[in-house]
Amino acid sequence: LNGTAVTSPEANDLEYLTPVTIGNVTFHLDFDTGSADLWVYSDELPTDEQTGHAVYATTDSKLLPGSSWEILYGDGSSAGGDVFADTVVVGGLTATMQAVEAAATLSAEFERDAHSDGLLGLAFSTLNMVKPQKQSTFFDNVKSQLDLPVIATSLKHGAPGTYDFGFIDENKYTGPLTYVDVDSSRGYWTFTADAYAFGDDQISTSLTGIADTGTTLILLPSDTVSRYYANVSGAQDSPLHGGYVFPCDSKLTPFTLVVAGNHSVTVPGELINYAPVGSVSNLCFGGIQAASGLVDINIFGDVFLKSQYVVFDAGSQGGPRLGFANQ
Ligand SMILES: Cc1cc(CN)n(C)n1
Repeated sequence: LNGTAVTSPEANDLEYLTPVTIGNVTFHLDFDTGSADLWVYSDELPTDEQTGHAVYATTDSKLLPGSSWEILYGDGSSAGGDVFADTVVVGGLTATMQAVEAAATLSAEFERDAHSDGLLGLAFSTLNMVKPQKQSTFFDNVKSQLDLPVIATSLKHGAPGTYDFGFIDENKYTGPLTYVDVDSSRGYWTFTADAYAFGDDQISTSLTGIADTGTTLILLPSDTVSRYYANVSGAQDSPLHGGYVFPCDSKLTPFTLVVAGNHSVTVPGELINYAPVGSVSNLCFGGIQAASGLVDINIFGDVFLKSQYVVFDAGSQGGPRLGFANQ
């Protein structure tokens, strides 16, 4: 059995939400290939933090005795609580004994997020934050039902896309799929590009980072980012706006990763014009920004992933790998 779930972007493609049924309640979760915990807003939160969200009814649920979780994300947001076992359905696929992590505390970023009802982690289960015993991700729990141990993402700019589980949909991409090996030793979908380019300017330095559907932007070393925006007239690193901004009518340089020898994976400049900074100015915020202190790895987030059909292959032909094709 395979499955497909439709994922929809919030405003400015800030995050993509996908319906997940837990028990008999449907949650809209942020699928995150950069973490490995499935957590939901719950009745253990202060009531005001539950408002407007689907809420997990812990009093009707099967507790995992003695288990708890606490997670800190690269953007400084955090959450924690206790753990239950429940039936989780995504795109027609069912995991009967899925660890569902009920949130009892949320950081301000989540308290402010009016749309997401939690996260569904799709990184490797070694990254799961449940103690005393790590729990398996939804993907690991349904893997044996799938034709192939793969997740394929088709995230789009300002339009619904899909998560395919167990199969690769040839109708969703053009040209060849180019595969690159993944180093899963830190629990992420980590890969290395042999070189990269800003437009025609190729830089023969390798770039290692993670494919992360839960991060909005592309996050790179600050000197690399500064070099990118040197090509964009009027661009400036603005402390007021928290990163590089430029006139919204700027023509942005494409960003290319060179992988698997000589295959180019290119993000068109249009996708790097992330969003206007706000009503009065004609300034736009860049889709490539510097990684913050908390993040010690480059992150190829949604701005990057939106240009590709991406196959997260956990080992259909040996080790884990990522496949990229234009969409
Ligand atoms: C909530 C959340 C998830 C992620 C990506 N893994 N970030 C940066 N923040």
